[in-house]
Amino acid sequence: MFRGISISISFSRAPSLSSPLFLHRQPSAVLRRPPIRRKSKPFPNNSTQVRCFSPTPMMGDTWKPKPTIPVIEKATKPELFRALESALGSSFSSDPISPAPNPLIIVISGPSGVGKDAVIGKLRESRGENLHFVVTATSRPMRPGEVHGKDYYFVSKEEFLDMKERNELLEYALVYGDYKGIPKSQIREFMGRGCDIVLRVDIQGAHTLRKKLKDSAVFIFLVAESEAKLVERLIDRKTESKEDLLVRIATAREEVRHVKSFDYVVVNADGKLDEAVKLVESIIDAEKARVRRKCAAI
Ligand SMILES: Nc1ncnc2c1ncn2[C@@H]1O[C@H](COP(=O)(O)OP(=O)(O)OP(=O)(O)O)[C@@H](O)[C@H]1O
Repeated sequence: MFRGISISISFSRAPSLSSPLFLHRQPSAVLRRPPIRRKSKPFPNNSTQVRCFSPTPMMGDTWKPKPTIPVIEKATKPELFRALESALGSSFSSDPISPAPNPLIIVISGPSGVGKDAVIGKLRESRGENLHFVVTATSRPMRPGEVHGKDYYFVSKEEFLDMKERNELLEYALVYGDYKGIPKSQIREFMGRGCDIVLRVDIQGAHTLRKKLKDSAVFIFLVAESEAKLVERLIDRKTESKEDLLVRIATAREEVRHVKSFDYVVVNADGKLDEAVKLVESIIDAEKARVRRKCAAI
């Protein structure tokens, strides 16, 4: 008797279709329900079978006739919709089944010359305002074509060290004799607006960020298809002195060994920038669709 009662109660509170329990609860309840033995007043149609499939309450005196579902071919969509609601005992919710994903922090790193700026530039074009590229502060001189506040915040060494003292940087490093650092304020501001955040850091920076952010950010490592292609790219860029070139290439050799600390590796092959960008976009989309979502606090 008690088993019968508990089953009928769970039926009377019919889950909405959006409930993940819906598909599992109903059939198992139907299968497990014991035969009903009643001493008095049988149901109007005298059929325990029908009552098993009815979502209306089984206890009490308020027997309601079972709602009928119209013939699909003859009913309009709204008619069917309402009949299904009535049969299940609750209206269908238009609330999103899955809440909006949290803003994501995407850390993009890789050896010098691999194409970090090129990939991020395209990503910004395609994602628009939904993605904020955190402009790094740097004490290195501006290269031809670079814009202050867009590519970097170009500051003096003294200004940079002041920012560091005031704890305004999420991460900073001395790279090839110049300071580079990520201002915290920008991340907080844009995450607050619901934007995904892209951080562009060297391997040293990625290592520090991994320690700070752990698994709350996505770490992507960009590589060229080969060492030779990376060297060609750096030569073609014509922005480094021969001494600088040597240091960057020697460092790149060492850096590719750190790929294991990243979540994803993306090959930015010669002439295939768009493919690399597409893969990065897929990674972002997949990460945002995860059931156990990342939630970074800065
Ligand atoms: N897929 C690609 N095919 C050909 N050239 C590319 C590709 N990706 C980037 N480049 C070119 O390679 C050069 C290096 O790219 P970029 O400056 O973006 O590298 P980076 O990783 O940001 O370097 P750094 O860390 O030294 O600033 C640039 O001249 C860029 O236009």
